[in-house]
Amino acid sequence: MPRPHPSADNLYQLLMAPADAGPDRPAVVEADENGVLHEISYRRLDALVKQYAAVLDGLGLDVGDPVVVEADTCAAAVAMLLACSLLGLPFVTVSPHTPDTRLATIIDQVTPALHARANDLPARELDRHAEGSAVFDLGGLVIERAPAPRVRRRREVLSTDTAYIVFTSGSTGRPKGVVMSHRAIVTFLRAMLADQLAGPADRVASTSPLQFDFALFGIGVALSAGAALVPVRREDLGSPRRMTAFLRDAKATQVHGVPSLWRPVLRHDPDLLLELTHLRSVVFAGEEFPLPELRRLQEMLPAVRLVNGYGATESMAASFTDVPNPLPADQERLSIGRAHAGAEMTLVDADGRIVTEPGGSGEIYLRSPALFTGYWNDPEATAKVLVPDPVEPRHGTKVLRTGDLARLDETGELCFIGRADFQVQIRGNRVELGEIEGTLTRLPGVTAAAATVVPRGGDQILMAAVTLTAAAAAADFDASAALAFVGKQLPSYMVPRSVRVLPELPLTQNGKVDREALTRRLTAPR
Ligand SMILES: Nc1ncnc2c1ncn2[C@@H]1O[C@H](COS(=O)(=O)NC(=O)C[C@H](N)c2cccc(Br)c2)[C@@H](O)[C@H]1O
Repeated sequence: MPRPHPSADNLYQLLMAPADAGPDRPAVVEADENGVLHEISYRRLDALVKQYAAVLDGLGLDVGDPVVVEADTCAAAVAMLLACSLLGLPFVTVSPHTPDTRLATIIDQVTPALHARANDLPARELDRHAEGSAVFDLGGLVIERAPAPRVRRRREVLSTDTAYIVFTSGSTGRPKGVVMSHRAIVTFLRAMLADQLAGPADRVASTSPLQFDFALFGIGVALSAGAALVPVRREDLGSPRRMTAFLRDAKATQVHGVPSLWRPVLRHDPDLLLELTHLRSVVFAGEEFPLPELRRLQEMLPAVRLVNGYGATESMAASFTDVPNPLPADQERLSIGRAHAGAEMTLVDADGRIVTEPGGSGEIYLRSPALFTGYWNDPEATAKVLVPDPVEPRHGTKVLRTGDLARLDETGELCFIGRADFQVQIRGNRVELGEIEGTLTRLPGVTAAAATVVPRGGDQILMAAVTLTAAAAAADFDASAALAFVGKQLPSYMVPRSVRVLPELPLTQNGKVDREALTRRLTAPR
């Protein structure tokens, strides 16, 4: 089977390089089914990668043949991803909780050569499946059904070959496969090393499902730095006590997660956070962290660096900005700063002009060597986001059109405004849902808010939901007073028709606020 040239950018080579310097250092710290912690060294992980690669090699697959990897983040799953990388087999990650329908769509789109699943997962009854199937665990990789050997057309794994394909949530219709090359992801992770996001002494806790590139980010940042990856089991995430106990016992120094990760412990038992004496930094990403909750987190973890990670799967990420400590009382939006080392964000206004004046706002275009190759088998969708450089299109250099809006502040840093498609028109006025949510979270007792538009009799009407602190939830929430408060801060067309208290906001598989589910919830008969 073809291999990468030692000088070629390859995810396996980058992540296993620390095995030479510190073979006995922990690469992965994970809990077994009884919750007992085990440390898997770089040496042992690399041996497992080679063992898996030998079995995959025997199948006669060709560079570029996709492999679906179904697992939660764990040492064996990481070994599977790296074995695929070593052989030039693009991995397509799905989590055990990915619905059958979505997995079937992914299989239809990429026609994978193999579907490898963690051995504690049942085989799914799908009406179409990958050509081959296999199960893997720390003992090895076992082929259940071998794919037909191919005539190999490739000789070597190149940096331009696909490392992985991550499917977006497809919030706007069919899920799209984001194709990332080895060169893109290795370039990005080298920028993380340059920005020293993690170091060899770190123990990086990862909490996102494997189908979300936030999980791949944790794997990449930890292993490329020679640090230890500490996957948090899904069943530990729902309970504040189990999550904090695991993070404490694993001596996690850095925790990656979406803002909703922290909601349960902040709401039910914030004092548990005081036990995280090894914690040095928290990286959050995926959506805006509601400021009341972020302030609470900062109060409980005053010595911990809180990093606002902004970016899209099409470049893995774009910027990492420290949250001011303490967060000024009058600050309403978080800065998303400047792009990471080796990348640059440019704002383009509605007329296509480059925004250079502080206070100006526009759509974020990301210039980076770490951009994705394109959407799998979808040149039209690709052409919409990989566009000619708005500063000087004649070069033909492509930049990523993010669909996000931001404002340029006095220091040249960007302040996130919201998604362009969250801009809605209410009675002909442009409404920024994020602005309504930001205003609602300033109400006493409100911990998070989400606004949405629902069609009503040919018009679009605004509706909102809020979650409250336990104390505020015990009292009666005065919705009309809340709307009056918003009416004092925002123009009348931005005041929601109703605001509803929910015990929690509905979340997507990746832990973000699920706006479609929220709209259904708010429009369902009471
Ligand atoms: N910090 C923010 N404030 C506000 N809005 C954010 C933030 N981070 C995102 N978003 C939004 O999410 C969109 C993108 O979604 S995505 O493609 O699923 N990718 C993601 O969410 C995760 C992203 N790949 C990622 C992965 C690892 C590390 C980092 Br650091 C970032 C962006 O275009 C933004 O609209």
